[in-house]
Amino acid sequence: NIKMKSSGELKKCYQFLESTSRSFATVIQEIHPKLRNAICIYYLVLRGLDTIEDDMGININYKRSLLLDFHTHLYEIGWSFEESSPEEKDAPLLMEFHVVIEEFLKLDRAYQDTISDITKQMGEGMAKYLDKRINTVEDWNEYCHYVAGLVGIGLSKLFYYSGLEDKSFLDSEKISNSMGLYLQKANIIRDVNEDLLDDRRFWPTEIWSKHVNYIRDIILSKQSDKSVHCLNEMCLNTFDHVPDVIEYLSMIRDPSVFNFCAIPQTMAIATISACLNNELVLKENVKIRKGEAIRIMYEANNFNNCLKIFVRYLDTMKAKISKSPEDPSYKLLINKISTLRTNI
Ligand SMILES: CC(C)(C)CN1C(=O)[C@@H](CC(=O)N[C@@H](CC(=O)O)C(=O)O)O[C@H](c2cccc3ccccc23)c2cc(Cl)ccc21
Repeated sequence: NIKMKSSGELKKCYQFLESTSRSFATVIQEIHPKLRNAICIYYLVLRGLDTIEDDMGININYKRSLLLDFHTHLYEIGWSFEESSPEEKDAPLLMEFHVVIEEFLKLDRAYQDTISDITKQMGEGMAKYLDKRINTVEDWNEYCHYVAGLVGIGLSKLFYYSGLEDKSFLDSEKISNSMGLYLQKANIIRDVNEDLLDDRRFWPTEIWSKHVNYIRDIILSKQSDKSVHCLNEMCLNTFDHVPDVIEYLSMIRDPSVFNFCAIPQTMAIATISACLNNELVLKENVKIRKGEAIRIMYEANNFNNCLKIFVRYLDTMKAKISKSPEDPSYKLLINKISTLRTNI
């Protein structure tokens, strides 16, 4: 039979995309046809790798080899992984991963090489951190580079190879990396309660040890002011990435690529703003309200509107921290926010 353009496997891939993240799946499906399938497959490959890294039910030595070899399975027609823990949300994706491989092997060679190279490097980084603690802020930046910064570096290559964005994206590793770090750090700050309950530690010792004696104190200690001071210092760290994020967004020419990149970044600053100085973060998963997320998705469709969104949340954060002059990071936060506000 004639291979239909959108084969059964491709439809299956978009169904998996829908089940992994509803709102973001829509944004991916609106990407320019030259890039859409590559980004969809890239997203699913990364989800597959992330599902293995997250699975606490897999023996650590077996997990290490799975992470290191994952990029080779992209070229193994028929390969799937049926040993995920049942509670892993995306276990079904790995059970039918052969569908992703089928479509991966149909992508342009430049897309395939980019996706498999990033997957290889990410697997190596994840394997390294299986038995390494995130002690220093440098470790934190390195870990986030492996799990999120590399994603951005890969995306910049895909954008260039598509012909939709220019060569400058190939020489923009630092700001591409910052795009990933900003998203990942926002997630790590927001998810601290559920991560610690799962015994996952992503907050660097270098920061929390200034405020509490044990990392669990962050969510358990009665002295919530110390935990909030720690939370605020974590938020302060993310501000270093904002200039790179703004610069990266200013370079994008294709409208669908812009939306794909701008929506997660604006969601991230909204998340950080919701977390700053908010002791609820230490007790539950603080999410931005549905209405606010919809407003951001609606507004973040051009560069000037994105700047307005960044300015709005910087002002909100300045107002929030102004109520806590006793916080050790108070001066640094006020100065950092004012500097960013002036330069935007
Ligand atoms: C870890 C992560 C931040 C890289 C995950 N990541 C993202 O967070 C998604 C957004 C997402 O998945 N949102 C989900 C949130 C959720 O599931 O919690 C939603 O439902 O809205 O966006 C990123 C992403 C999008 C656009 C540009 C990027 C540049 C650098 C790095 C990542 C970039 C992403 C792009 C690709 Cl191709 C793959 C993964 C990601």
